[in-house]
Amino acid sequence: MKLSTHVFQRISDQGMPIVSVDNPLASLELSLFGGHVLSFMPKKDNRQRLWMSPKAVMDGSKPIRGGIPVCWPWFGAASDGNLPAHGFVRDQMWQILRVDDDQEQTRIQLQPERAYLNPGQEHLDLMLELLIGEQLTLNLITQNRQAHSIRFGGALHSYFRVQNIDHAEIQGLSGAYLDKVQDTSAEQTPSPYLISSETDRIHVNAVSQASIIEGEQQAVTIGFKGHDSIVVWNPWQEKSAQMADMTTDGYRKMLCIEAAITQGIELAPGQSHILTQIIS
Ligand SMILES: O=P(O)(O)OC[C@H]1O[C@H](O)[C@H](O)[C@@H](O)[C@@H]1O
Repeated sequence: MKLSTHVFQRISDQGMPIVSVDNPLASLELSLFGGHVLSFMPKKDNRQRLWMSPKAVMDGSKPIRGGIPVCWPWFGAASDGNLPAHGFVRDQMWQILRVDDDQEQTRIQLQPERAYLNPGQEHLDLMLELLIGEQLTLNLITQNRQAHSIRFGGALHSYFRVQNIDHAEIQGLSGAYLDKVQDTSAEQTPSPYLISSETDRIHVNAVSQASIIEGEQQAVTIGFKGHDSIVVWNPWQEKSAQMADMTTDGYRKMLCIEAAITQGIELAPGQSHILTQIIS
């Protein structure tokens, strides 16, 4: 089904609606399950920026491992242990609100079927806007139309593709981070920043740009806005082997760098907030 000049929607072999964008500047795939970007390739270099696990479950029975999961209205484990980690929009269906193309980019706006802070509470307005051109901009927009303040968190949990994790260096991060592998102890960002073991870090110095460098090549540059932290995650060998949707050596080809709200943001009535990630 054609949604615009450059945008088509199809049903995958596993019954999931997939939206494909192919415009003069880039191609992208989006699963409406999770409002989840699966791939992004700018045409200036035809290099895939995102990593997708070969064992990702794509039938809608669990969140997809790879691409850009949307975590909302919290990041990480829920305070109520009965609720899922990373909130409940990455495993529900989203609907397209609007699609349009212009010379510079294709714009897609979508919303989850249900958005609330906790089951049983009032519905909130959440929208994901994708601007697909030479770079990919994701705007996750939370709007508070309630008469009272709300507090929420979340993340754009991007999995970036690397050639070889041993040679991938993160540039642009600095200052302290909380190490989730070591009881959230506060540590200093290393320089050079290389990954050689299980890594799960909340960088509280919320800089506005970071890059992954591989040799001479800038593998990806990521811009951030509206975040309070940047999360860096690689499960490494042992943890990957325990995860049903990772291959044993999958960790060697990926690195998550996430625009995150880990401390929580308070939104007064009538206010809205935009969490932005720009991938180039
Ligand atoms: O397995 P998931 O629920 O998708 O979470 C994957 C990872 O996400 C984030 O990066 C967290 O900091 C990690 O602690 C978590 O393991």
